[in-house]
Amino acid sequence: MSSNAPLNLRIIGGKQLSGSIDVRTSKNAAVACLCAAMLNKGRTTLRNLARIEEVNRITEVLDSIGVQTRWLPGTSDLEITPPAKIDLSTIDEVAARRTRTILMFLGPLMHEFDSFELPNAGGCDLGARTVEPHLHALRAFGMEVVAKDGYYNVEVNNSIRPTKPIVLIERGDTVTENALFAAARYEGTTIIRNASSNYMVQDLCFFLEKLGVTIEGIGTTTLKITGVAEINEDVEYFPSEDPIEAMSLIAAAIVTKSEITIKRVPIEFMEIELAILEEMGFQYEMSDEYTSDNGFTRLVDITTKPGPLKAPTDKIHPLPFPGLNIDNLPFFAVIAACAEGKTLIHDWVYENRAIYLNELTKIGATVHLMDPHRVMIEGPAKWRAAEVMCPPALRPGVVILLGMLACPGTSTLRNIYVINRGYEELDDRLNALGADITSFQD
Ligand SMILES: CC(=O)N[C@H]1[C@@H](OP(=O)(O)OP(=O)(O)OC[C@H]2O[C@@H](n3ccc(=O)[nH]c3=O)[C@H](O)[C@@H]2O)O[C@H](CO)[C@@H](O)[C@@H]1O
Ligand SMILES: C=C(OP(=O)(O)O)C(=O)O
Repeated sequence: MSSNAPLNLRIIGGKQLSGSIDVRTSKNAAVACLCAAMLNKGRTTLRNLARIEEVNRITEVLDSIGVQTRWLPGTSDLEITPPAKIDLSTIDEVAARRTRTILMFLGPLMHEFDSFELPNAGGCDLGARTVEPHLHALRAFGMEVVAKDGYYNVEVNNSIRPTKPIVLIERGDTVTENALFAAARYEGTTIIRNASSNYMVQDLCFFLEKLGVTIEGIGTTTLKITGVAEINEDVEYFPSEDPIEAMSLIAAAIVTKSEITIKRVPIEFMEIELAILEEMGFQYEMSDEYTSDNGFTRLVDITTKPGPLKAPTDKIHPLPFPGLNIDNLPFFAVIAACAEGKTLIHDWVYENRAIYLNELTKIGATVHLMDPHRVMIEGPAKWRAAEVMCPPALRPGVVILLGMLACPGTSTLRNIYVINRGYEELDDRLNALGADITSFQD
């Protein structure tokens, strides 16, 4: 067995789940806060960070450029200490090219260098994901980027500062974060319009406030930021729970017809998903609200109640927050496969992601790919075990895994690196609820 061989999962399906499971903190807030830690000359401690491959890639990149990262023994707390001077000449290119997060190094690094180069972004294969909105936003801070031969060549003219509100050309999450990084170390005030108010952006704002940055409008689409030229603080921050993991666990309960309690669900970011599920007949109990360790995000515990589902009347489609989260959309495919009737799922956002949902046909779902953005799913599925190659995209990969939990017999999901990119010990944690998943290498 070679440690470089792809990791696979063997799933013995058809088992009901029971018990309770905590939602862990989000991948997307983790990577935003990791990048933000580069703005701080002091020591940042990110508490209860998701221990996932995406975080590992970023810590590899950070370590390679002289930013020290250290897991505090016996915890999931990560300490990050930047050096006096970052050294990009030693950057771990292999790690950098495996993630899209490298794009979010642009904002922090523009405060350190007048010119630099970064390897191009990688990550899930979801079709073209433009970087132009990032470049448009950062141009207001004097950044010019030329993409050439696999690198972004970056020039920064510090005399250029935003003279009017920055209007983002897309309400993207990471572009909003890059604009926040740029504004955080600019002593003047920056206004960002058409900002994303999604969960990871809110987490980043709360963290930047801890660093001394003033931000008005958190949770809205207009952010007013007053930065500080130098940040040198020893701070700790607790990123909040992952609404996408919460949705994944609800889908796990639905496909296995199980009653489980999902604790620490960030309810503000799940309300529309739950409203649609209710329309489909999903029943659940919800606890009183309590507060995440970040001091802001509202959490609840949800207990799922198994019962019949029917297809919703209207198509299901995502929108920027407060719409249905684009990363939660794929889970509706496996849920729709459990419901009576036809459900239309429309992923207008990603060029490729809906296509991967077609893989559900291999385990017995009826999925019609109508065009690259729309799938029609006809339920209820007659689940059957199969061997499937994991799609090269995180959420569709998990969707197939969850479908396999419903398939009587033994299924195999091959090459699941993408799942580990965004989920921590998902197999073990589902096993603790009664699933039967074994990981193996060939
Ligand atoms: C690390 C992180 O936080 N990643 C999230 C972030 O990625 P990220 O911010 O990188 O998302 P992208 O910039 O790739 O946007 C996703 C796609 O949507 C398109 N688009 C986006 C916004 C918009 O208003 N109009 C539009 O057309 C983009 O062109 C792109 O094709 O946001 C995505 C969309 O919520 C999520 O799937 C990712 O999990
Ligand atoms: C698409 C996703 O993330 P990323 O931006 O890291 O590819 C995701 O989380 O599903």
